[in-house]
Amino acid sequence: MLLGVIADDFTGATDIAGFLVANGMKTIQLNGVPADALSADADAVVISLKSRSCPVDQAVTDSVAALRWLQAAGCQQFYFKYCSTFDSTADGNIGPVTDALLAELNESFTVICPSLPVNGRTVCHGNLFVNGELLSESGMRHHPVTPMTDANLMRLMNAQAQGVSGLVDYQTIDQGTSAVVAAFDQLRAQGVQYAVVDTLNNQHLVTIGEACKNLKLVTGGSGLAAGIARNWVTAQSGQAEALSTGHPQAGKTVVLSGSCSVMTNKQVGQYQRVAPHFALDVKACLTDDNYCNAVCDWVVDNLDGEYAPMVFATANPEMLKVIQAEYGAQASSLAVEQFFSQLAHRLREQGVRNFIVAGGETSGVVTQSLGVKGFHIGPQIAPGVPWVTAIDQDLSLALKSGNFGDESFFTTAQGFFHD
Ligand SMILES: Nc1ncnc2c1ncn2[C@@H]1O[C@H](COP(=O)(O)OP(=O)(O)O)[C@@H](O)[C@H]1O
Ligand SMILES: O=C(O)[C@@H](O)C(=O)COP(=O)(O)O
Repeated sequence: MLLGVIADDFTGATDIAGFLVANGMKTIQLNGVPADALSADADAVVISLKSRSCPVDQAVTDSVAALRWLQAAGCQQFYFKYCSTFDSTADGNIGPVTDALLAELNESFTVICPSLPVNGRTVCHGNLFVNGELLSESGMRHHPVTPMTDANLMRLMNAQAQGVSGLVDYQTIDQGTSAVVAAFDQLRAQGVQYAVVDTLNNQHLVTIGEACKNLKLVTGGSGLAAGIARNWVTAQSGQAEALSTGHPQAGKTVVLSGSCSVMTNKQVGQYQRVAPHFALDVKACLTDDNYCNAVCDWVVDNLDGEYAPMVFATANPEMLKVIQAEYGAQASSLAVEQFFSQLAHRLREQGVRNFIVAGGETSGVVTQSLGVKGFHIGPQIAPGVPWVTAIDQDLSLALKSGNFGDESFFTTAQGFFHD
C-alpha cells in the first residue's frame, strides 16, 4: 500500500478514488475504519468518514484512527481529502483535523489545495472560486449545513487551526516544481504550517503534486490526486482491472436526491421531465411515522419504467429558507437524512440493487444504512463521480457530490448498466 486517503465524506471519497484509478493507481474504498487489517491488492486505500460536519472531537478521533489504520497497512504518504468548495466555515473541522494528523505524523507542514479545475474550482491569491465566482458569492453561500460566506482560505484556516497559513501564488507555481519546493522551504522558515497553493489549471496541479513528493501529509480536494498519483504510479497500472470490478449491473434502480445545490436543483428539474418523481414533504418526515412506508410503496410501484423513480428533498434557496424558518435548519436536515437512511434500507429489502444518490451527507447516511463495508471503483459518470460496486454485496452506487455532473447526470448514470 502506497497512499492512504482520509476523506471527510462519502461522495468526496468516491470522487478521489475515481481520480486515483483514472490516474493509474489500483484503489479500494473502505467505508469507515475497518476493525481488522485488509489483504487487498491495492496501491491506494481511501477511507470514507462522515467527519465534515460532525462535532470537532469526533472528527479528530475518527481521522486519527483512520491514519493509524493506514499506517499499519503500510501506506507511505497520507492525503486528507475535503471538499473542493471547502464546506467548512470558520468553526469547521478541516483545521483541527489537519493539526491532529500533522501531530500524529510528527510533521509541521502541509498544503491546502481544494482546487479542482475540471469542475470549475480554482484558487487565486488564496481565494477559492467556483466557476469564476468567489466561493462566498456562489450558490455555496446558501448551503444548508455549511454556508460559505468567506472565500479566503488563509483566513478560514487561521480561524480553524492552531498554526499559521501562508500563500504560494500562481506566479510561483508557473515557475515549476523547484520554485514551489523553494517557496515551501521559505514558508517553513517563516513558521508557516499550511501553504495555501494557488491553482488555476491542471498543469498547476501536476507541478504542486511533484512539489509535494516528500510531504508525509497533503490536504485538499480530489484535483491534487492526479498530481500525487504520478509520483507513485508504476508500469503495472491497475486501471483497467479496477474499472471492470466496479462496473454496475442492470437491476432495480432508484434516484435519491438530498442535495440542495444549484446543480442538483437543475438535475432534479431536468429528470422530473422524463421519470416518475416524488417530492418529499419535510413536515411529514418530521411527524408522520408511516411516511417512509408510503414513499417506499410509491417507489416499488414505479420501478419498471424506462427510467428509475426519483425521491427528492432538493429545494431551491427560497424554499429552503421557508422550511428552515419553520422547523429549524438542523432539525429539518436531520429529518431528511434519517428519512433517506430508512428509505434506502427498505428499498434494499425490496430488491433495489442500484442507488443513484445526490448529496454528500445524504450519500453518507444511505451508504451506512445499506451496511456496505467498501467499494470497488468503476467508470466515471462525470468528473469526480464514478459508479462504485460494493465489495461485500450485490449492489452499486453512484454517489454524486451536490454540484458535480451536468444537467442530464441521472439519465447518463443509467446508461452505464451491463446486463
Ligand atoms: N428540503 C430540505 N429541507 C431541509 N434540509 C434539507 C432539504 N433537502 C435537503 N436537506 C439537507 O441538506 C443537506 C444537504 O447536504 P448534502 O447531502 O451533503 O448535499 P450537498 O452535496 O449538496 O452538500 C442534508 O443534510 C439534507 O438532509
Ligand atoms: O471535493 C468535492 O467537491 C467533492 O468530492 C465533495 O466533497 C463534495 O461534497 P458534497 O458537495 O457535500 O457532496
